[in-house]
Amino acid sequence: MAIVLGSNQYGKAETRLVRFVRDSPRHQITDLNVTTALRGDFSAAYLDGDQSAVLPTDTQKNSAYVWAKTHAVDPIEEYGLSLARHFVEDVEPVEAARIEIEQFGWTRVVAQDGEHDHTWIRSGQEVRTAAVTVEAGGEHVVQGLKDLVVLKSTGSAFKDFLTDEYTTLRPTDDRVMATSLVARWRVSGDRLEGIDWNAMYVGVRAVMLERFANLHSLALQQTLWHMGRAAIEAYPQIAEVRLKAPNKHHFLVDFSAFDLENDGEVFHADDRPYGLIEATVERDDGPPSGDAWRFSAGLA
Ligand SMILES: O=c1[nH]c(=O)c2[nH]c(=O)[nH]c2[nH]1
Repeated sequence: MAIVLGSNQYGKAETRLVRFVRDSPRHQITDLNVTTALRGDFSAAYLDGDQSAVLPTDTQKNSAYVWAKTHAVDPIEEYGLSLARHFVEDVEPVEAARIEIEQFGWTRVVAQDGEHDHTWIRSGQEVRTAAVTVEAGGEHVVQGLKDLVVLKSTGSAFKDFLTDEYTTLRPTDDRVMATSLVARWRVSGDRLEGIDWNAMYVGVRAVMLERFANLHSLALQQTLWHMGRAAIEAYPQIAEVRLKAPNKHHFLVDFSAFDLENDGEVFHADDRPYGLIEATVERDDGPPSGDAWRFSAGLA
């Protein structure tokens, strides 16, 4: 029996980086949480404590800051690709690099004379995400969002399900459906260039929300399938979509003790336990995923 070092990577997790563009009185803000991870043969550091191939995580953090000064940070996918290519192309022992980014939204304060030039309000809780992998086999961008809380007050049923002696759930033709969506979609290629990432983000988000709203849902499972499908139909560059949807249950309050009807008007919003519905929707002719889904600390 031998004990061997298995898969490993190392980097700087969650560098909080806020970039302003101040070349006119109307400033721009990009608010990011950036995680870097380097992959390659770093076994000497683990096995012998030999740091000669180890570019410090502190240097990785500095590189993230310098790239934010010298390169555009918007769109985040281009920033991530550029930083990842730098690590792979310029730092000898690095065979692959992973950059994970969360982007927090800000909207301008509106005063009497319109949108303010340099004051914003944090917008919602939805977070845009990107996970960039540059490796020998090619490049991958997993674009996505998380914490997108959506709810519909009708247009959702759950009935005709399998039952056994432990089933107490009552079938329903009309229920509240709500979730806090995590959606990630993968684009892969030899070198990812010429893609309008901001347009893709806005477009995928829009088609998914349209499906959530307008599909008469027989289950959250069915809704996820249609959301994933719609994204790939709209953007053929997308090889696969991974969706994760906690079912944020809304239970109808029982008013029978008070001789009152409850026609889908008053609910108890429960936070746990919750059903967790997950799905991957993919093209059957898409490029392979390589290490696109090998997460680091930032987005796990
Ligand atoms: O959309 C749903 N899918 C399920 O699998 C499920 N199970 C459950 O109890 N409620 C629901 N709702």
